[in-house]
Amino acid sequence: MSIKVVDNKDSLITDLAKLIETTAKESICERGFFNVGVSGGSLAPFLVSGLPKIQTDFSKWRVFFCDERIVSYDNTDSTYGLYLQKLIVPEVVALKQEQFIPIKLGLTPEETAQAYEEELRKYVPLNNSLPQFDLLLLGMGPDGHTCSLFPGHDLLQETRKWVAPIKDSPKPPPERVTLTLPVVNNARVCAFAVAGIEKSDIIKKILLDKEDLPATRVQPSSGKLYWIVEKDAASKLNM
Ligand SMILES: O=C1O[C@H](COP(=O)(O)O)[C@@H](O)[C@H](O)[C@H]1O
Repeated sequence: MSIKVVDNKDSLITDLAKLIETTAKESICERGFFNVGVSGGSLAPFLVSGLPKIQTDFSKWRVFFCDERIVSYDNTDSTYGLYLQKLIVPEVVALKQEQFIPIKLGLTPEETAQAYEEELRKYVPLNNSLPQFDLLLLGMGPDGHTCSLFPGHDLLQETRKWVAPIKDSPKPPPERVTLTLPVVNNARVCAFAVAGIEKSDIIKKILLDKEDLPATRVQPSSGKLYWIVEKDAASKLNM
């Protein structure tokens, strides 16, 4: 695991962008495509600012969602809706809408998860019978959740599903789908980007005390794990 503490949000964005650029380059050179999973929440503005800075062949990218809230795309809670508005705009980045794989709407949470799993089956190569993403870009909430995997929730025990529904998310909105831990931990690279003093306690619990929280359980089995942490968020790490 690599932990890098950076001075401010701008440096975090620069470092994250560099990591994405390198990982995309390797994936495209080795396999001809780049399958990346993005998160919502505070990570989204980092990507909106960082992706336009990177040198890559965007036509080789396919963009998935590490988790998504089951709401219409024009709802302010929709992560896809947010990227649609702020990132998938020709003046911002050369990524086209059809390169994004959003959840299907109008289904039950179970059907939504099932349908997303079918999309993974179509596009993401398997390794050890599980889809293997080239890169998962992860956020972490102040309670230690990542994707829509919340502390103490039954979904942390899921071993069969690739994408799971959740109907009782403690953070609204309640209905969501999420990649499960076996899929997250099968990725070639997982990267967290975390900023803000309000995350300093939980960063300590995860990176120093190694408390058993969802974000602590992100331990790619054969891949790499990066944490890029802004200095206020890292202030209780004594680094
Ligand atoms: O609800 C969610 O929360 C996490 C963390 O969000 P943050 O705003 O505290 O960074 C996010 O990674 C996830 O995609 C989102 O659905």
